[in-house]
Amino acid sequence: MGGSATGQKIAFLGTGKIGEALLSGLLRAGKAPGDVMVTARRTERAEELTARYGVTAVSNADAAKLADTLILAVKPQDMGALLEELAPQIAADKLVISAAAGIPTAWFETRLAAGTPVVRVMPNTPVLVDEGMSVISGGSHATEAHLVRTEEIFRSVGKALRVPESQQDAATALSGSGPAYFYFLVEAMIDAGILLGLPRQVAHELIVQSAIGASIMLRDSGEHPVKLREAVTSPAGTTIAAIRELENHGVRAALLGALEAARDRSRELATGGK
Ligand SMILES: NC(=O)C1=CN([C@@H]2O[C@H](COP(=O)(O)OP(=O)(O)OC[C@H]3O[C@@H](n4cnc5c(N)ncnc54)[C@H](O)[C@@H]3O)[C@@H](O)[C@H]2O)C=CC1
Ligand SMILES: O=C(O)[C@@H]1CCC=N1
Repeated sequence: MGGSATGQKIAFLGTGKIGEALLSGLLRAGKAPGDVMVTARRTERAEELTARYGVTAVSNADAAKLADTLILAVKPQDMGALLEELAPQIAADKLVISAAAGIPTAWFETRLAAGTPVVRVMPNTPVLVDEGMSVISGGSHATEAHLVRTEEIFRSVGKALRVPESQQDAATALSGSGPAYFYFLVEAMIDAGILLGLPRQVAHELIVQSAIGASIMLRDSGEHPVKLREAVTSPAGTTIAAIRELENHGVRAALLGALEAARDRSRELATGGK
């Protein structure tokens, strides 16, 4: 587990939504708060994180100096400024992990001291409940040991999978952004319940539990989703009436287009651009 990462000191540079989710997961997994540092732009945010988790708030420069592993979790658009401030202070024996969408390891390598190991990771917010999906690719100076160290961190909050870096933009579209699509569907289905006259709380419970049941079946049954859907779809029944509407409205095509757009946006962020 990440918690056992043998007293290694980890710093989060940028502790927003994903940084805090990862931080809380690492602590749940047993990492000592004394081995975790955070940086924040605002003092109030630093104080909030210190009070909530017992971790140490430091400057970016001190994080670079004191931590063995630096997890960069600022927006891609802020990464240029962070690296400009920090790169000269990161010694080449540090492990730099970027959680930013789009930005390739080579982008970091050209800004950091020669030989600095960089690992690119795309996690997702279910790390908050130890069900994260993190996709990992090593840069040109990342060794097997660096990848294992990264896996230890991210496996403590869910699954981790190594992929070639050329697949990172697609992975970002699928699992990085993925939870948002499910929330969007759930939100729309709860609205449908309201349309059908159900109280919101009842609609919420019915849909959320159906989502949980369906997800666990997907994970544990080993069946293809088509098979699972067929088992719900009775001849001349209710489900096929709904599926016809989904097909009529091009929902499948919309999903293909949506994930392609997310992949393309990840590519656009490659230079930390707007
Ligand atoms: N939110 C998500 O589900 C996921 C986000 N990511 C990536 O994680 C990164 C952060 O995303 P979010 O957490 O959603 O954004 P966010 O805006 O919640 O967090 C970014 C944090 O970085 C801080 N920050 C910016 N510049 C800083 C600096 N120079 N020094 C210290 N702190 C600084 C901001 O104040 C903010 O708290 C992005 O690169 C995104 O692509 C990756 C996977 C999933
Ligand atoms: O929306 C974004 O850009 C980030 C990356 C993946 C999930 N959230």
